[in-house]
Amino acid sequence: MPASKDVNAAWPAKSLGHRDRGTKIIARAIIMVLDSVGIGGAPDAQAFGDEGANTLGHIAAACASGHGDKEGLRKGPLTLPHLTVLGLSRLAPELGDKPADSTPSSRGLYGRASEVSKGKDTPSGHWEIAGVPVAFEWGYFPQTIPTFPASLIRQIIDDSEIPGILGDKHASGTEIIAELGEESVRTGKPIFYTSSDSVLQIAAHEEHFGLQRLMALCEAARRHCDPLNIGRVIARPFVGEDPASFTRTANRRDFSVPPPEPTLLDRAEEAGRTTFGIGKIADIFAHQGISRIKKGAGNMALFDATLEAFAEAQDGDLIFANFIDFDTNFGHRRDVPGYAAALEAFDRRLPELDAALRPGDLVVITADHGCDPTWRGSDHTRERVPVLAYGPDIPARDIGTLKTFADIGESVAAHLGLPAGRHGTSFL
Ligand SMILES: O=P(O)(O)O[C@H]1O[C@H](CO)[C@@H](O)[C@H]1O
Ligand SMILES: [Mn+2]
Ligand SMILES: [Mn+2]
Repeated sequence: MPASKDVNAAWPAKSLGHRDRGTKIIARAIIMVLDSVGIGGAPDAQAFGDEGANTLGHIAAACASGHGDKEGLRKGPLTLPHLTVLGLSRLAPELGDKPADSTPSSRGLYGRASEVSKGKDTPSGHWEIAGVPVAFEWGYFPQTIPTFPASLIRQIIDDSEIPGILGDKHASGTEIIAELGEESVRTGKPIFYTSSDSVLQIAAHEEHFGLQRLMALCEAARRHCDPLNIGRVIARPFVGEDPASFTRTANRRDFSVPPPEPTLLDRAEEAGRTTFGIGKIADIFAHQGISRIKKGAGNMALFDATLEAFAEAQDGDLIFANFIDFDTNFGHRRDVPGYAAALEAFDRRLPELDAALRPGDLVVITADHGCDPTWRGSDHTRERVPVLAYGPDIPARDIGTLKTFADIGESVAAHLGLPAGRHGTSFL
């Protein structure tokens, strides 16, 4: 880890936030979004049909009662020693208060945050974390078959020279490629589907249909979705030759509308800082305010990419990382053992991050919404999210319940010495 020794020597023992780059020393900040790791209790859950949903709590409870076991994968109670010592078990009592095998350098701040944005989708959650809640309503497609307006489909077909579409309904992405993948390959018609999020997803075979062709199709679809206020068009390429072998690839790409106001990332870049987007962060922010992108296929590769960015980051820089597997591979798939194993694998990597921390650094671990694998259906669930904020100079403290995810972005802004934004309040 290339630490800047002169700077370290000058550091006082206390927190170094709120300082002015150029004249004084400021350290780095890293936001890690565990995609969909909600902790229940959203005050407006009922409005979403999600009252009682609790992603982490229900996984912990299932594991404690032997329902999180899977041969060759994992067994027994959910064991997250490093997250526990950072305060997670105080936010999710179902975890129990297990002692840590190895203790991180500090305990840090712990609390929960409610979302004020109207949607329980990924862009809303991430934008609010970055200081910009979504006050407007997204466009959604109805629970009918067909779900997409005929005029929209006609415009996309005219623009992209495809012979037609399949699907045209709400669906789980893995189930719909098993159902319609062969017909899609045979006819050349891509599969269009949606969910309770503001999305138009297009699945097509990476080789038979072609990856570049799918991306061009999604760009056309993006243009035609703009007037309908649809948050994202998502390319869902897959490979394989029959329902049993069809698999989605890491070449997924999200075509998002840009955030409605400058986010924490824009503000950091404007101040001359380097901002690192890890995984799908750049896509979520429509590539705005991102200086460097690092990708990885799966949570472990994303953790590697985060550590790599951390090693490159200078004082005052910001790293924003998304860990997608929790949501895509396990939450939407309603897979409790898989989700539990992914949480345990993430937890095991935290000491590597601790080893890279320098005095003054700030790490925030949080989530963007819930996706309770014990819940009905396959969609996200409206939940509060955990907020664990720690670093070598940050003492343990209960920060209670934050009224908006935007408090996270404002805290990071304050830590990095950036001007305050319009929403949220720093908890530092
Ligand atoms: O079932 P899959 O294709 O994973 O869909 C999920 O992925 C979409 C984007 O994150 C969500 O809207 C959700 O429905
Ligand atoms: Mn998400
Ligand atoms: Mn999702």
